[in-house]
Amino acid sequence: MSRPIILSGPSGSGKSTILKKLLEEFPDKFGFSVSSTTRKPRAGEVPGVHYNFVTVPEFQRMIKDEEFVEWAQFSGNYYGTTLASVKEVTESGKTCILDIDMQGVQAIKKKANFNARYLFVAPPSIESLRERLTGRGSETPESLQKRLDAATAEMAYAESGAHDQIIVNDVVEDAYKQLKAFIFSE
Ligand SMILES: Nc1ncnc2c1ncn2[C@@H]1O[C@H](COP(=O)(O)OP(=O)(O)OP(=O)(O)O)[C@@H](O)[C@H]1O
Repeated sequence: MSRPIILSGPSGSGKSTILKKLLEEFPDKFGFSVSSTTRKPRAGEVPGVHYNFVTVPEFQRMIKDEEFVEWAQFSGNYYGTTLASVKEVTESGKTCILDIDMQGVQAIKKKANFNARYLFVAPPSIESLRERLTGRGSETPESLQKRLDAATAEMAYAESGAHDQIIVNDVVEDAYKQLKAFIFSE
């Protein structure tokens, strides 16, 4: 079984954008671990594809029953990865890719038996991150500021050397090439 790949990086750094390209180019090789969340679906998001959308009581029950590899609270919502969602991908013979935030990375690193590879996607700058998040049209002024504050902490964590590789997503095609180089280097 190939090692799961943990993709992290500030919200808006472009993780979904490059991951989408990878899954489109290699649909048989990689699978996305579908996260569970209590946040409301955004327009166009499909339950079970982009996220498993669950209620707060249901999420809390799953925590209690130890169904999560990692979970975190962010911007007032719960986000988590179930062991079942990782197993579903690996048992189908694919390399599992997880898209999780800093708290999730830190939680998974504490699990001795979860042998993963860590990749961080950084924006060229906090200013460009602000522009992308604004351009995506998904944020209120408050949630934008929360995400930018979280981004600063995530960048500092990445600079401490917590990941196997950092990709700066300036030009998407270049970032995607770097992603492939990392992923196929093993
Ligand atoms: N290299 C790039 N240059 C310009 N815009 C980009 C680039 N990469 C991504 N974007 C745009 O930036 C926005 C944020 O990207 P995306 O949604 O992929 O981020 P994310 O890291 O997956 O965020 P989240 O963690 O919130 O899901 C999107 O509107 C996307 O089209």
